[in-house]
Amino acid sequence: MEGTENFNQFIVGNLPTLMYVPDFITNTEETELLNNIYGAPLSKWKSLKSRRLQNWGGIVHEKGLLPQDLPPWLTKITQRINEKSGLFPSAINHILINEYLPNQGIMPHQDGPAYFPVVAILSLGSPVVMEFTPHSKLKKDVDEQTSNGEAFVTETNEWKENHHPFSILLMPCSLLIFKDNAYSDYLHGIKDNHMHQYDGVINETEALTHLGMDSSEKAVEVTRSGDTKVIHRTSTRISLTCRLVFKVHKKLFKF
Ligand SMILES: O=C(O)CCC(=O)C(=O)O
Ligand SMILES: [Fe+2]
Repeated sequence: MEGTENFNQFIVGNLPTLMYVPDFITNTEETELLNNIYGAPLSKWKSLKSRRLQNWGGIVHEKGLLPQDLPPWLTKITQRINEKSGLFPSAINHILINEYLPNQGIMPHQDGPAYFPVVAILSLGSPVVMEFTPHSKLKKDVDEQTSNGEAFVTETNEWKENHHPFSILLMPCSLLIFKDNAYSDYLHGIKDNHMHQYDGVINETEALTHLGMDSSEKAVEVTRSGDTKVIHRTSTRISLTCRLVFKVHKKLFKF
């Protein structure tokens, strides 16, 4: 991969715009990252109801970022994302590290308004399927009338225009980038099930043909049960959500 001009080769699906880069990092780099993440002080972890996370780069407020320097083991990755993608107008300055046990996920959501609307997610450990769902504002409305002539509008289960839910398989060491309509018109989430079905994911070929050096190890969790293609989430997944907060406050504190 040279420069940014070839980055469009990683576009998957028809919606503007999702990019899936298999083997964005090597297995050695994956191990190094995991060592650094698990080597961080326990106090760095914040426990939520259904997952743990580490926040790097500072505190994101509605009004911007109270910045903290990123450590070199993270800037090594964020600089590569900046350089290879060319999609961020300045250096990535915020990273959220999420840890998911095999029965954990993240509710469908849209990322907050403090971020520049391009997100890069690096996946480590167990593969998962990420689901994208159009916003409810994209549901078709139908005009109805009651018997006494009162008019009202109800939402249907059909989507406007060409919108529809879809999913994407995230293998370890891959990078997912999404922006444009995929960012603004869709929610993204991960189901909290041990098994994830990957029938019909938009990147099946890209995800499964680039399994890298230890493909047998990675493939072991991705199998077919009869006609259904499923991932058995047998191990922990770690993801690095890399973003840019434009508005940065003057440095008020340093750790
Ligand atoms: O873990 C992931 O892949 C997604 C995380 C995410 O959506 C977020 O941190 O906003
Ligand atoms: Fe998100």
